[in-house]
Amino acid sequence: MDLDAMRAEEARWRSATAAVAHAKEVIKEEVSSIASLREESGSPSKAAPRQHINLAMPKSKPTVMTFPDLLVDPLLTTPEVCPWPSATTPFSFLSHALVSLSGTRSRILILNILTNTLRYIIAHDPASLTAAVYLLSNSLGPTYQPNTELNIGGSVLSKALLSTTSLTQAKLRRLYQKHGDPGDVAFYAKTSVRTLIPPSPLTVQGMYDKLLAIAGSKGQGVVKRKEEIVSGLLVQAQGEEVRWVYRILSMNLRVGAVRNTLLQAVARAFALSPPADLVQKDGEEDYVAENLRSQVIAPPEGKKKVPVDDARVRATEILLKSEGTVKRTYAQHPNYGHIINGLLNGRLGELPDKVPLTVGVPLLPTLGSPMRSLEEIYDRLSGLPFSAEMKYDGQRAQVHVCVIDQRASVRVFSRHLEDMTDKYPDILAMLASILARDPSLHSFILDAEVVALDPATGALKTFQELSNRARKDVKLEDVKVSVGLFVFDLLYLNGQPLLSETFRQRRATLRQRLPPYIPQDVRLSARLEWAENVDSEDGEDVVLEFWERAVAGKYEGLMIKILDSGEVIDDEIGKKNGSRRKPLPATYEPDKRTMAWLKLKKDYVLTTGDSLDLIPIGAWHGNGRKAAWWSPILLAVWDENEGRPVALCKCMSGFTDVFYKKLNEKYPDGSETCSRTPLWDVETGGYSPTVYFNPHEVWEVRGADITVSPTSVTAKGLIDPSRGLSLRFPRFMKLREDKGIENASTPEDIARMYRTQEGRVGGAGGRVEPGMDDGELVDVELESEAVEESESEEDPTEPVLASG
Ligand SMILES: Nc1ncnc2c1ncn2[C@@H]1O[C@H](COP(=O)(O)OP(=O)(O)OP(=O)(O)O)[C@@H](O)[C@H]1O
Repeated sequence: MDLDAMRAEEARWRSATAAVAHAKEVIKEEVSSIASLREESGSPSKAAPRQHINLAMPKSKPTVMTFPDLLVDPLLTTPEVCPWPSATTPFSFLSHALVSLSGTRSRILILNILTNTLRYIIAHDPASLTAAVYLLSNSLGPTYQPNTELNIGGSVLSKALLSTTSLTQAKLRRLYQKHGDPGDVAFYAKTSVRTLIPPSPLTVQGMYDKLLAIAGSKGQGVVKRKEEIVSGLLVQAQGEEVRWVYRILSMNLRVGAVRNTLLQAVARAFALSPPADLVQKDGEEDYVAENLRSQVIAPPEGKKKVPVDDARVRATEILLKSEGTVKRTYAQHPNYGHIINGLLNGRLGELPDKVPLTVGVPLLPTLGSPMRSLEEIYDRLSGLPFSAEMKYDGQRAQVHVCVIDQRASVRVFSRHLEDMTDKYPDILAMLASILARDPSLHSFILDAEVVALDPATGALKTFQELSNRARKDVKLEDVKVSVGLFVFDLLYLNGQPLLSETFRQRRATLRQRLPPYIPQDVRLSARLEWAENVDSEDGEDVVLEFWERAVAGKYEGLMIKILDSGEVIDDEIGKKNGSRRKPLPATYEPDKRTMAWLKLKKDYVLTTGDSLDLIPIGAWHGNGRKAAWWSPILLAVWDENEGRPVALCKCMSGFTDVFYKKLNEKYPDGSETCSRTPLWDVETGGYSPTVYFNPHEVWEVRGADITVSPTSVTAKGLIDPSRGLSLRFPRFMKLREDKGIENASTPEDIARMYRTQEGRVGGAGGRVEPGMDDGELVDVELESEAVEESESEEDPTEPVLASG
């Protein structure tokens, strides 16, 4: 060994010795601290209790962090005076929050835990708040931003685990067999590892930054790089942290922190724990101020329970108002980072102005309510002026355009807010021509449908044609499927948001400022047209002929939109006695399925069933010819309250062989997308599939009718107190690439369909009407192969009940 090598060896030895000494110190402190906690709690023989925060707790830095109980009512806690271990939030705090979340399904407790968690971070380390929110939401950033997908396969995770634990493949396999859940496997794998030199503690921000680094890794050697980062994280993570690090890496958090709850928690956290400098006198109405909270905390003498007194009512009012503000802001600007920045740097009430509708940030779209007949539409709109528009059968596109220094920046976003600008160079070419035609256009946001067109005649083509178009990095000269942009709304123009204007006003501006554009050659530039429409000013029946054209043409049906704000009959009771009316705004309502937009699809009227958007969550092995494939498939709705998919029905109809093969590739048995144990948070009710799928896609499905079912628990309690609803004769129509699982149909949708159907069949109790069997459903050609017809029968194992 030469001198340098000896010195290096000595230095390594010294630092290892120092680390061991340090570790001993820490353990000593830990032991004495636990002992003193036991003494304080008066129970020396028991384990240290969880440390509840009380208002009198001194502000000091403890050597050992015992994390607070996060389940308590946020009105009764004051995280600001809690001791905190370091300037940067340790990941162990987040994993403590995740453990608490995973221990409950109660929405109230989940909201409490999230609110409290965020409050501690606001109070002690606001710089880590955005990272914490993204980690809790199990995402890295808004979908429209690039590099927010981890894209790490199971093999990278397994390799990293093997390299950090020195387990053998066989041992790892045995752990998988025993525990199933990857997080649990990682946890138990890591328990066997002893480290002499303690690694630097993992922080919330550190974890998030590493995930961003993984998502941003591209090019040669990317797998190796990702593996190294994952290994690094696994080395840093200690104890319980390992489980959550691994679950986050496998994008499988399962803790019920769904978007709405998280937004509620963000709102409540800031209303209860505003950044210190923001609560000035004039801003107090936005916050649950200290004096109000102490009134809640200190119940009147002699009473044990906290009474529902004025202070609590007032505090709740403030919390609800703040939730409304944050949700409204998110709907028009869905970016947690921007919202948190706005809340840290301005009053809560000012948030919508601080984080406004912005060109380049897609807003959540307005959605339409399904109707079954023109009569129902006339009933609903009760004489209000409306416009009937063709419902184009293409892909929704939100087009953002901004010109700065004579350079146009354009983004085209999908319904699911993904950036699909690369897919449509012909739309970019068209916009360039439009901007050249009218230099007074500086910025605008359009809501529109992209539809495939015949390049020679401009005639509409079907959705299937559009889906043949390449997805990414399409070059203008390679465009094979020509398109038109059929614009139906203008949301922003030259620096001014138009959301609060009525549809009549927005449409007038659209037509005045953006006339149609028909290029010479639709292969080199898309065309722009306004959605074709007829108006009814006084409820007169002008729609029938238009509807017949929609039926005959390549449209999906009609969209009926009220032109001016007004009042409509509220519900079934109102329909009967004509008295229940409620206001209906004609403003653009981001993220709402509004009654101001009614959709009438051909399918609803011409066939027996509504179409539903369902999530495949499991499957059984096929029989006979299908023995090598998954069939039937278990489909689920998205239950917003539970924050997870809930099984609705088995589907075995409408699939082609090509589709089955692809399904096998997408969901290979024993992989990170398909497992024999329920690794993903799904409610299967009475169904017991052979395998569970990682719920991540949405299928459009049509069925005959909705029945009360003893097997399904979807919408249990909404129609029948003890039984759920199921869909009979489900038939696969197409993949909804534009929808994420949280956009799937909900239990409320199913219950609504059931009620509508009950009205239609005169209370026939969900039984199939004569002649309304699968045979009447319209076929969709998939991958130019005929759809299999033989399996349209109902699953024989599925009992059908008449409604009770
Ligand atoms: N003229 C139009 N006005 C509004 N939306 C239209 C129009 N033409 C086509 N569409 C499409 O129809 C959809 C309206 O239905 P809805 O708002 O319920 O969205 P959805 O859940 O995607 O519905 P669907 O499954 O019926 O496409 C829009 O998302 C849009 O893609």
